Amino acid sequence: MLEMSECENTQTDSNIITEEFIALEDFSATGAEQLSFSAGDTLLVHEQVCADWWWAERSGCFGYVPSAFLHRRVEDVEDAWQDEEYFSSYGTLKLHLEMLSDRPRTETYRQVIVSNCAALRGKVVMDLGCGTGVISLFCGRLAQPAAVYAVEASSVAEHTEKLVKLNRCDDVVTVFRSRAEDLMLPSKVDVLVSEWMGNCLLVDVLVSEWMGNCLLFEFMVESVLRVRDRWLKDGGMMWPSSASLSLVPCQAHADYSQKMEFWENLYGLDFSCLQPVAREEFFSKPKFSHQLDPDDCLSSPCDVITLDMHTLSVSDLEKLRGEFRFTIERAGTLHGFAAWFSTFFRSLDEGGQPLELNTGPHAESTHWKQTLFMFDGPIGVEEGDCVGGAITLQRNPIWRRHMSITIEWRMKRRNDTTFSEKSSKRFPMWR
Ligand SMILES: N=C(N)NC/C=C/[C@H]1O[C@@H](n2cnc3c(N)ncnc32)[C@H](O)[C@@H]1O
Repeated sequence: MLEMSECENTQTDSNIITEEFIALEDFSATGAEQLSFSAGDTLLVHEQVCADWWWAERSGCFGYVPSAFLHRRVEDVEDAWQDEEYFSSYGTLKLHLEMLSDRPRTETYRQVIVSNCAALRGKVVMDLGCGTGVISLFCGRLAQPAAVYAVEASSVAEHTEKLVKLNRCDDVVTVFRSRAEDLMLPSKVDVLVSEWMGNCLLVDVLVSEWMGNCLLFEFMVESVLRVRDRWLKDGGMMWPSSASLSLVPCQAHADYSQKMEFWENLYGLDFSCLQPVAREEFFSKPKFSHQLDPDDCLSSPCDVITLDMHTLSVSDLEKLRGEFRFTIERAGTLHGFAAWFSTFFRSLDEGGQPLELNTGPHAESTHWKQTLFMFDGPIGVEEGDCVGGAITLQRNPIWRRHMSITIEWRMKRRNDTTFSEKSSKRFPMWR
């Protein structure tokens, strides 16, 4: 990043304005003339002194701020939710086929309905983001609810109508083609069931054919919470009832070898000057759908973030942080961390057993697999070493389906008494 001194020699770039910007990320000032701020803060920019540094004000304090951390106010950004391309991606069968083909995922929801079928009798259920309506059909065929509201915003809802009739559920299941947040319903519901989870719990990554195979991100959980607050009866049940993000320090020799070591000796030639480029291109963002081999786990995993879906608020989603402390259980190479999620479904019956969908490396593989966060360089570790730190999921204040994940860690060798300096790496998803 440009230093202040270089900036002052380029007065010609100066541009006097008075415009509000939103901070995308936290910034800590490294000099008295700089102004610190947090993600989501509104800054009043008075002068774009040069391309990289602007003179700004926040709550009466003035200072230089890095322009890269700022974005025009959200109302200037058309369609911060990118709903059109998002819902269009669900208008075709491709993504529904992928989700329905995921047996552990779909079978878990079927089991939830079966094991609660007695308690569901006479209840009103909403299936939020029902897609082809498979969960609603489970309710209609395997239990006797009073009514099921199958809510789906994309054009796949036309097919859902037919599937409900074909499976003789149209006396119980009603399909609403609408964004769930915009719904007007005849009554509140006893149960709000939804399958909203993503690769890193909150954000699902989907390849949008509609957008020419570019990556799109979901952030469906906000819709689930808003609909809960408006339509779930007091004491009603959320399925999933809770969700947790798990993390484990891991090896990834294949990825490191194929993406980094690969350049060292290519047909007798030295391509190693490309390694910094490869690091930026392949290791600066999370690797989704990574199949983590259980033998590559260097420690027992731990739940770093747990969400109680009955009490979680939308504002909680802006920034979620979880701490961790791993003891390395076997010598190896620490290439980074792997993450996945589990969801839990409380029983409607008092004292009934909860059901769990675990997408970790020790469970049956799902379409999400795991997510790999690669460090810039591998770290040799021994049994008894300790890795402590924190993971932060920071939502993008502008692009509401995007977030960044920052992992901070320190090492303590088994014979040392103190931890190393803190290392930190931010993985944007996507802006
Ligand atoms: N990624 C995972 N796990 N599940 C994706 C599940 C996504 C399905 O839910 C629908 N959906 C998402 N958000 C809403 C909403 N606010 N209102 C109505 N329907 C919605 C999408 O169109 C997909 O069909």
